[in-house]
Amino acid sequence: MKVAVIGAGYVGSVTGAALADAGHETLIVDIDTAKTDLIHAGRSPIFEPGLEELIERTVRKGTLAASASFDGIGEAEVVMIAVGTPTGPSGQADLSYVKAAAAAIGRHMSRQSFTVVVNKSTVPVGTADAVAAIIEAASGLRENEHFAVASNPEFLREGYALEDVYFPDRIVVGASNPAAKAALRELYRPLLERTGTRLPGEYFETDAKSAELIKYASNAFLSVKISYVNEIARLCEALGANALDVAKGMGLDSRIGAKFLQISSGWSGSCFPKDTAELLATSRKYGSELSLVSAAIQSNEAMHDFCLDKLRRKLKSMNGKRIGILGLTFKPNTDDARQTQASYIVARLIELGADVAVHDPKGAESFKRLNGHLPVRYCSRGEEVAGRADAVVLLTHWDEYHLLNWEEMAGTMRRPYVLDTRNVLNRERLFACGMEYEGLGV
Ligand SMILES: NC(=O)c1ccc[n+]([C@@H]2O[C@H](COP(=O)([O-])OP(=O)(O)OC[C@H]3O[C@@H](n4cnc5c(N)ncnc54)[C@H](O)[C@@H]3O)[C@@H](O)[C@H]2O)c1
Ligand SMILES: O=c1ccn([C@@H]2O[C@H](COP(=O)(O)OP(=O)(O)O[C@H]3O[C@H](CO)[C@@H](O)[C@H](O)[C@H]3O)[C@@H](O)[C@H]2O)c(=O)[nH]1
Repeated sequence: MKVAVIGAGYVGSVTGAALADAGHETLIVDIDTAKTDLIHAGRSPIFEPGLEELIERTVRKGTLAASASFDGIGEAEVVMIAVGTPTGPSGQADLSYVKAAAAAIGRHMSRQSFTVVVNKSTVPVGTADAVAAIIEAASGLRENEHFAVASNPEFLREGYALEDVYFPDRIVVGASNPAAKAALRELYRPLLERTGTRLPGEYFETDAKSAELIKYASNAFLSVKISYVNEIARLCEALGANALDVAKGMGLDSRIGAKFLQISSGWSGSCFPKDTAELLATSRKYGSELSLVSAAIQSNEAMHDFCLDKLRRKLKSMNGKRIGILGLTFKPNTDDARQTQASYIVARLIELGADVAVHDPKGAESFKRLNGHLPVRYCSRGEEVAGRADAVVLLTHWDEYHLLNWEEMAGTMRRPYVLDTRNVLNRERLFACGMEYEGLGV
């Protein structure tokens, strides 16, 4: 099939490359020429394990192309929208990028053949209808006669994006138009055949509104789950119980499941904060407030503060203290530092008078771009954040932090103390290096 993907970000570049790998003739369009130039040269515009190899291979094979122009989308049978939907001023999603993309699609869409436009971006309920109206206005064409709009939310996790796209738990398609349903089945057929996924089962068809809500309801559910286990961790500290054992014991029940019970300084990143805010704002707008989601958001903010309080209790005052931060991204294996907990924690430390040094294997550039106003020292080696520090705080559990020279770090610190907000470091090894160690909930 001929496919166009609008947006070359974390979702668009992965989706485009995977569809090209499945044999579809795929064109990725982005207004950011730096990204399309990289793809054109067989390089990845983002850091995502395995993506650069996939882009290189599919560009060489000739199934993947990229352009900053919408001209090429006229030939596409399926056009996917994968642009950003950040948080707007009221908490609701800012749909300006989606609307601009829809208008551009309308101006360039084929007038001869039927086009299926697919919302892959995370968008509020009703957006498929809004996109159809914009396309009609921009093209003069009629929905269901010349084109149809479907919802096909994306569930990939950064850092595991290729695994999630090749072996998805589910593919959700929201469409009422039979031609749109048929086109999406055909689009996913090669991927499903390759992975052995059978229809219907994991390939779930519903109406567009329900599909749009499945995405938000899923992200909010996972946020609630993490907030809950983080609250249990706080209670464990008060009671003297071991939160790691409590979480493990809970997760052994298959109805609860072990996934998303990892204690942390709070969930963050480019999806959960904006998607919980949007769902909450929508629920309030419709007089059906999701109080659990509201509580999870508040609880998550309290979790960031719980980590800061722990540090303050240890160091008495933060004023004049040197703090080393390990990890600026919201999780390992990504360079994405959007809405990361590190930006809140680092900003608060600076407000409290601390001097902060930071390190991240992949996310320092993205963090600097988004938090350029924060006066922090960027270190190229993880060990450097410990120089004359009163504490080192591990925020992101990059594998390579296990391999740091903790002995050297303990030797250079003013107070050899580590706060491990992911409970991943080997405490015996750190004790042996002369390091005082604290985790969360243990
Ligand atoms: N990042 C994730 O892990 C993830 C996972 C699932 C769903 N989503 C959702 O997918 C959507 C995209 O997220 P992302 O993280 O890939 O965003 P992103 O910011 O990484 O990428 C969006 C891209 O769209 C481009 N763009 C903006 N307006 C455009 C236009 N009019 N025409 C062409 N290109 C345009 C931008 O230049 C940018 O490169 C969001 O709705 C997000 O919630 C994201
Ligand atoms: O047990 C856990 C699991 C996750 N997190 C944190 O939660 C946040 C989100 O993690 P994760 O869900 O792995 O990352 P994302 O890449 O943001 O993926 C989520 O958001 C995407 C965008 O909508 C969806 O597509 C995915 O299905 C959904 O998992 C990160 O800060 C994690 O560190 C925890 O604190 N404890």
